[in-house]
Amino acid sequence: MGAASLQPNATPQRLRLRRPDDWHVHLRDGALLQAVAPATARSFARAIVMPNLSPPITTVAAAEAYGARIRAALPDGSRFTPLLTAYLTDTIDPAEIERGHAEGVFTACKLYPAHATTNAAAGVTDLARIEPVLAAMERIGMPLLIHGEVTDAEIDIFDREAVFIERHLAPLLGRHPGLKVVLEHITTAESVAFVRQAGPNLAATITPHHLHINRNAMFQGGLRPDFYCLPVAKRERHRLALRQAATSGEPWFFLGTDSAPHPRSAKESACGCAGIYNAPFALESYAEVFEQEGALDHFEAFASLHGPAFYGLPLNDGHITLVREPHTVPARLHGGDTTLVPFHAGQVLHWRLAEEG
Ligand SMILES: NC(=O)N[C@@H](CC(=O)O)C(=O)O
Ligand SMILES: [Zn+2]
Ligand SMILES: [Zn+2]
Repeated sequence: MGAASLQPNATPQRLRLRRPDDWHVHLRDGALLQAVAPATARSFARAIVMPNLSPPITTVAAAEAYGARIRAALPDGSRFTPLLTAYLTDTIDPAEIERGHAEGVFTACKLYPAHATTNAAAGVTDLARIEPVLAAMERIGMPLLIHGEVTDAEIDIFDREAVFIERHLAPLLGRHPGLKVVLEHITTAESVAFVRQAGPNLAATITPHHLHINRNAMFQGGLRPDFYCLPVAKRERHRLALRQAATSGEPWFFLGTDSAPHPRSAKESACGCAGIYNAPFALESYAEVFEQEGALDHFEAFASLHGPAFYGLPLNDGHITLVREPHTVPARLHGGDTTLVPFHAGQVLHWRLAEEG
């Protein structure tokens, strides 16, 4: 027997996986788009790009123009494909959504409850108002992506996701059993349980940060705006439930970074913006979790297989390689005049994405 028998579960030093996708990302616009698009394009073949620009993406023409700006921000030779989304408002025209889907411009629609998060002021005030759009989406098989938090000021911020499920999501699924729904960036054990008991038309994305931090991170030694995002991180028991779900191999949980860059000046402010910029080391961050959970054998399914299967899109060609090679994440990143603080700033991560291979 060789040395291998002494370490039956020794960590592999290389991981080869089918090229992954990011099923929830904010690429922004203008100078910030230029600064952040290359990071997502480096790791991911495709990404579902959020439409919460100012003004939001509500028309086919606006989405086409945004898609062109994203492609112009990519490094030469990049094969990255942005998958665009429509921002639902109370007055959105169902015909515009259907046309955008038929023309391959809109992959999905995004539901922000009005005022729930960054640039959500134009979001939906009452689901009843978008009933015709939801019926059309159900008919044509177009996924609905949801920021699942109630905005009722009476509800404690740590309970807003769980209350959204009870008050809005469960009834919505009852009214539209054929509608494909993704509950985005889930943060609670209740959401994990709800997704598990729902049918195959409900899935959830899980971010790297919600797998690494609990709510204490925001208050460790002082107020830490870099760990503030929405939905806000919850108690440790929720983080543990999310880690178990992400690494379980169950097909209704898949990768969505919710990388949400804000300039450092907008984070370090008396009223700091919600959002964590994780795109530069997102894959490495997830790999760390799968290794710690002893579930590296489920990583490819979470990162590269479950998302396309749910969306009904082809798997990517080609592969990426992660090598086990500790490195320290930079404390700051600079893109033009913008300074961004990446998730894991100053920390050591143990996996590194190898260049094309
Ligand atoms: N996640 C965040 O904290 N912020 C996102 C919006 C969102 O995904 O809710 C943003 O656009 O900044
Ligand atoms: Zn959101
Ligand atoms: Zn988001």
